[in-house]
Amino acid sequence: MSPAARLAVADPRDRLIVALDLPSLRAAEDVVSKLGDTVSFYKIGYELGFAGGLGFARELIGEGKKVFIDFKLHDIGNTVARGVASVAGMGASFLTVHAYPQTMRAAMEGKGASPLRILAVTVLTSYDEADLAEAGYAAGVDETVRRRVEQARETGIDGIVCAPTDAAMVRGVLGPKRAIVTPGVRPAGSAAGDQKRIATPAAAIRAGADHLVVGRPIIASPDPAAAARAVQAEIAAALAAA
Ligand SMILES: O=c1ccn([C@@H]2O[C@H](COP(=O)(O)O)[C@@H](O)[C@H]2O)c(=O)[nH]1
Repeated sequence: MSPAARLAVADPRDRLIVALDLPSLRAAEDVVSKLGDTVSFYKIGYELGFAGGLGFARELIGEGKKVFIDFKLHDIGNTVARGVASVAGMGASFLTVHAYPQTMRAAMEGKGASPLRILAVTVLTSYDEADLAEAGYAAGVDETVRRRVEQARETGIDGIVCAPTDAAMVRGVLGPKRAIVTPGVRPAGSAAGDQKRIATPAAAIRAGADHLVVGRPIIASPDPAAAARAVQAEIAAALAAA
């Protein structure tokens, strides 16, 4: 299967998801206001989520934006299923869980008939071989990602979060109908920070990613809207060439 096989996305802006990793509602409102209509999809994780960000997520949804809740759930099945049901009730579009079979099954049960899509996180993009070994895993990154995607596929999961460097392999295992979402995306010349398995927006798209998550290269830019437009232009060019 060609790695370029990917889901149709009605609004091309939805290919870019901006991570609102910011310490306060005021900071998030400022970035969202600077991004305006350029960005249609936002990700809310621990930092903003624990600083009032869930109410802000509801506001964004009310204004017609899409929201990805990135809390990477992992708990006993009952707790995961009930937590997922609450997120489904918010009207969020994406929610992450860790790619453990029991957790993924519980999440898929918890979302019920809602349009919320459950994404399974395989191996964090800040991990390399040494980090996995330090955490006690005998298998390396490729083998661990592959195994988790196989298990995720068996649970009927809606999509996968993986590094852009894993996306072609993941697409081959997952098939064309489920979403691949890649953080660890860095426009040429931008700092990697703590990310270890990274690629440019064009390379991520060529590898088969459907949605790209970009945080610091946009939210820390002096002109976030220009930075977002540059990523969107790179995505569009890569899609046109695929
Ligand atoms: O494997 C993963 C899973 C999630 N993330 C999240 O994506 C963004 C990336 O932000 P950058 O500033 O562009 O590095 C961040 O919110 C992470 O929590 C990830 O990076 N890797």
